[in-house]
Order: sequence, then C-alpha cells, then structure tokens
Amino acid sequence: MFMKTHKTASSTILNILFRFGEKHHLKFAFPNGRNDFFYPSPFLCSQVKDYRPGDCFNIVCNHMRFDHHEVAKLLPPDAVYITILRDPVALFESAFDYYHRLVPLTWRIDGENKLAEFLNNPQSFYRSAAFNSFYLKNLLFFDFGLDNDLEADDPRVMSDIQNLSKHFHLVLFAEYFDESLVLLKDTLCWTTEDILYFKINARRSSSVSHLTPELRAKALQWNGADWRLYQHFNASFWARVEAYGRDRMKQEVKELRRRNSEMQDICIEDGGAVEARKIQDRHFQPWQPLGESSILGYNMKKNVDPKFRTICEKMLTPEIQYLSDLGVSLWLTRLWGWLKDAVFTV
Ligand SMILES: Nc1ncnc2c1ncn2[C@@H]1O[C@H](COP(=O)(O)OS(=O)(=O)O)[C@@H](OP(=O)(O)O)[C@H]1O
Repeated sequence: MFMKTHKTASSTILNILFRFGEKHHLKFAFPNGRNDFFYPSPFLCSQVKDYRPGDCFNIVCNHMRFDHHEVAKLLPPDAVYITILRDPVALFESAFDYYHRLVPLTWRIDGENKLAEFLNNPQSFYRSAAFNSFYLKNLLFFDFGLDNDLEADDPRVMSDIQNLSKHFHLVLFAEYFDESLVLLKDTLCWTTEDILYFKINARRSSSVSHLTPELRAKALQWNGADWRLYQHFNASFWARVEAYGRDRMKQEVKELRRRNSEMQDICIEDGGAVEARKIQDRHFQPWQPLGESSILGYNMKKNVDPKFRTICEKMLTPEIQYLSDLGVSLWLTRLWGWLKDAVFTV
C-alpha cells in the first residue's frame, strides 16, 4: 500500500511502483474513470475498479483520502504500508501554487503575491467548510483522513500521529528522496534497478515562491499539525537510517545517483526536464494545473539505443498516460482536462 500524498514527490514514487507492478504482473487496485479514488471523499473499497468483496490486491497507490479500515479490506494482512511526506512549508507553497484557482476562498486575494497575502492573514481567507479549502491547510493531515483544522497543540494531533505510525511501516521523505528509496529497496528486498527514477511533476523554477523567514514561520504555524507529523516521522526516519548504517547508506545513495545519471544520459534529450511547450510527444506531456502550464516534462532521445527504449519510455511517462497504458479508464479525468484546457487556460 502506497498512500499517495499531495505535492510530496509522490508521482515519482508512483512511476517506480507502476514499473515494478507491470514487470512482475502484480494486481493493482485501480480507480474507475479517473486517476484518484474520488478524492476528497474518504476512501471506500467499492471505489476500486471491478471490486468484489474478498478480492485481494498487490498494490494500491492512487491518490485517496486514507481510511485504514477500508484499505485493509483489499490487502493481505502482511501488506507493507508506505507513504511519503515533505516539509510542510514547501508542500504548502507547492499546493497553494498548484491548487489556488480551484479554491474559491482565494479568488478575492488581491496583489501579485497571493501566497504572502494569505499567510499574513490566513483566517480572513479561510473557512473549513468552504469548497476545496482543505488544499490550504494541513493537507497531509487531510490526506491521511484526519481533521486538518486541529491546532498543533490539540492533544488529538499527537494521538492521531501515534495511531498512523501503527499503520505505516515506512515513511519516505521528499527532502531525502534517495535515502528514502534505499530504505524502500531494503524493506521490500528490491534491487537498485527497481528504484531508478526521473523526477516527475516538477514545476519550472519561476513558479516557485521563495518565502522570507517570517513567512516561513507563519506557514509552519498555519500548518502546525502537519509540522508535528513531519517532525515525528523525521525522527523515526533517521533512526532507521542509523540502524541501516550511515556508511552503507552513503554508498547506496552514491550508486543510485550514478545509475540515475547513466539513465539520464541514455534516455533524455537535452539532459533534463523542459517546459511543456517544448515537449514534442503528447505521451510525455504532463498534466497541468488550472490556468497555467508550469509543470515540466521530458523529451526522449530520438536515437535511444533500442535495448533501452522501453525502460526509457516508462521512466518518462507521466501518471495519467501510464494509468491509461495500464488499462485504466480515465473518462472523467479526461473530461475535466478538456474543460480545463479549452475553457480556463489563459
Ligand atoms: N525526486 C524528487 N525529489 C524531490 N522532490 C521531488 C522529486 N520528484 C518530484 N518532486 C517534487 O514533488 C512535487 C510534486 O509532487 P507530487 O508528484 O506528489 O504532486 S501531485 O500531488 O501528484 O500533483 C513537485 O514540487 P514543486 O516543484 O515544488 O511543486 C516536484 O518538484
């Protein structure tokens, strides 16, 4: 079970899981008609495509609002539960940039720097019951099915975190992505080959807001429950690295980076990610947020060695196209994508 949290490098993990599942003919529990399990509604096993009570799956990995009891119905009792976190300030900044047009509360924020305006006075732009407002506060807590309106010092925050830690065997971190993958490989007895990746779903640098220390402090306070969650699992992560062996970790990370860079030379035109308008093959065109084209993608080398063509293609394929390749119907996602691009894109 991979709990795909929002704006945490989870699409890069998803690509790794898709490739592993496909290679070993594993059975995915997929959504039906769209790329998520009716997010933000809480997860129900009936949302799984062709689900019948008693069915058992190998991998669950699409966006959902987590509910352990429901997820457990799909999996064997010894299933490994994994998720990924990111520094709540970076996550908040990324989510605000990506989703703010979908949150009516933010439409009346004036000025060039909407993020700063919001953080300087969040209460005046936020109501917990408002449409899509969960994107604006403690999004990790929300994704885990918890109350994202709790203040950091509410005792329920720590008890929720303790409870979550009983369910998850491994918590990865976007900030220590390569170390996280080495722990993933160790937990699942995988090989380095299995964890090779290209960064998926990154924004162009001009879309990233750099927060002043004051605004960073405000963002941390505003997302206080997520900050506690992050700190709790961060401590367990480093204890885990210690147990794995610092030197051993260093060697493994070095090897992973060497292999990734080798794959980059083999697969990617111009050495790295490019703006969407420069992507020639629609198959590699990433999904864009409402109203702009800020997400980068890749061009595959034209003269790629035939023995690497398939692996390059798969490593470069964004989530939506990969789901389609795996046979998932995406008619609702595509309808929304068409509306988004035809009607709303400026
Ligand atoms: N390998 C790796 N290491 C560190 N960070 C990474 C990595 N891969 C993706 N990213 C960053 O993760 C952000 C996208 O997250 P998600 O894929 O989870 O987004 S989504 O919720 O599925 O839309 C997005 O962050 P922002 O660019 O700040 O928006 C990506 O740049």
